[in-house]
Amino acid sequence: MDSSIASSAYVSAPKFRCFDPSNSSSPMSRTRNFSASSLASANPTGAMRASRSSTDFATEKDQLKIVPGVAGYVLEDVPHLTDYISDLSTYPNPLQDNPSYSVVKQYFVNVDDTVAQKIVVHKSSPRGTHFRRAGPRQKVYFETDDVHACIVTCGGLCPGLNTVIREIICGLNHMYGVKQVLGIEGGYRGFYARNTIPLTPKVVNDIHKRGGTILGTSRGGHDTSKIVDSIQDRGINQVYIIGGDGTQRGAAAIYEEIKRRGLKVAVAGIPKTIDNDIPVIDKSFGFDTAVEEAQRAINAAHVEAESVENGVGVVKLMGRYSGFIAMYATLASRDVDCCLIPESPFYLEGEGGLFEFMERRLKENGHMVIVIAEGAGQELLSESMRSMDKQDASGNKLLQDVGLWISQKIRDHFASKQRMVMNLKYIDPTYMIRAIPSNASDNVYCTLLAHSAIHGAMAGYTGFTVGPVNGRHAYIPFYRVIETQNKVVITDRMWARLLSSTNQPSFLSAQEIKEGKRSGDSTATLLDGDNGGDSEVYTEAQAEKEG
Ligand SMILES: Nc1ncnc2c1ncn2[C@@H]1O[C@H](COP(=O)(O)OP(=O)(O)OP(=O)(O)O)[C@@H](O)[C@H]1O
Ligand SMILES: O=P(O)(O)OC[C@H]1O[C@](O)(CO)[C@@H](O)[C@@H]1O
Ligand SMILES: [Mg+2]
Repeated sequence: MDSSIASSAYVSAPKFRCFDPSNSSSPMSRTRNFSASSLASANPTGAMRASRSSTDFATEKDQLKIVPGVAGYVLEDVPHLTDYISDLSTYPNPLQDNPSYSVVKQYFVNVDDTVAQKIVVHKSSPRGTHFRRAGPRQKVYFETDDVHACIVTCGGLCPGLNTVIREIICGLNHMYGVKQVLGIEGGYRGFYARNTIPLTPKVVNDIHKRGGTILGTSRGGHDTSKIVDSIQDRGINQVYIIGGDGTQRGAAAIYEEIKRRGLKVAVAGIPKTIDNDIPVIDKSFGFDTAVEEAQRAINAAHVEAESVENGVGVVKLMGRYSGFIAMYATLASRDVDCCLIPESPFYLEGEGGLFEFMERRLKENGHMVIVIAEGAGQELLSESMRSMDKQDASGNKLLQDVGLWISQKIRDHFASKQRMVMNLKYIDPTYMIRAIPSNASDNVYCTLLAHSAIHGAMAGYTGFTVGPVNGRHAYIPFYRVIETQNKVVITDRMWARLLSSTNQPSFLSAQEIKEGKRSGDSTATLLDGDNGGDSEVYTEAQAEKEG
């Protein structure tokens, strides 16, 4: 951080309190909209963010709602319908007459409630970025019978998709009395190329016990204008969009177009990805279920490997750009000798390489298990195989099968060493771990996500993604979840724990270790993760949890 910015970050900003437009009695001053250009003057912290990715904000064509407070407090607020529609009526939240909620001491979120993004602080550190806390507001901007909601699921499957769908429908019905909810079939293109299906609590009663999505999903087909035309023509005024990083980018574009047209339509994003590659939120729903399911594949590989001479079990798990599933499945299993992820380059031959490690480990134990994320080693594949450079319908790079490649490379290596027999078993459960229903804890998580999204939309918020930030659900502006991807930080304590549990090589070349020592970033440092990673979101939040 630039020292001049750092010092000015402590400048006491004018006392702003959050304005909660859903509580019209709120005496708070209205939040001021800042364009990216004025951000620098509004608050130094915001200036840093703007300067770091001003192009993103500029292309956002949106005003950022940055509300500075005292001691470096910054609220990165989400849009609200009243930002661009004046004289909107408000209505008492029907929850106050709901017998199930009447027992709750204070069932409405306080107008000042915000959630801190950083919770590891020092006595003089700036309070930093905060997000508006999710939950029911005293006033809502939709009358029950006026709500025409729709739900769409996009991108790859993930355990819990049906649970989120179910809980949006049941939550709208049971908490707000909303009866008109449409399912959009087949992802974004379903808005303009497929029929819709009416959804009721009866129709969705037991879908949470099934994997996949009853609405179907797809990649590609995002046509902002056609989608918003469909929303407008059908009189839809609440859109719940469940999907990963690509979907949330699509949701941001839909929100922008709705705002441009001045439509009273709340757009709520619910983040979904088996890869856990969405930043800011603690983790994606379905991730724990996927890690649990991956244990079965790893266990099978371990049983096969330890039952034969010099057995090697290879398991390929999902993780296109982020290796979280492979990392957590490895840490949970304790039977894995080597975990390879996209974030940590490795090499096969020579000193410190994978083959040298395998020969040593097989001599020591007589068997070993390797877990590899499907996105790992792609650069090595490209060197040895004609790289495809093909993309899927959404523009995501299509991966070459690293599991088959590395299995063949290992077989070839040991075949060249006549004196050492090796028996390799390859297991590829990739799609199995995402097509299953969510487990108990993910089912509860999906319920909270759905309820947070409903409360936000009913209170007139829009253009937001919902999710837990340090364990508390918050409304996060789209630009924060689409500006980067959540990745494993291999200089973090969690990765160091993995290295120390598998005792695998760091795969840093001698030169890199030497340079690391010179820059004080040595293997020893890597192992205890003292130098911390640069992904402030994941490192801070995750390191916090580890203590
Ligand atoms: N930059 C973008 N702008 C608009 N729409 C997008 C963008 N990127 C992706 N989409 C659309 O979002 C939908 C889902 O995107 P994608 O296939 O990348 O999956 P995802 O949402 O990232 O989920 P996952 O990563 O879990 O598979 C697709 O219909 C795609 O057309
Ligand atoms: O669903 P598809 O198109 O086969 O894509 C598979 C990809 O989707 C994901 O499951 C989620 O992005 C990745 O882990 C995986 O690489
Ligand atoms: Mg994605």
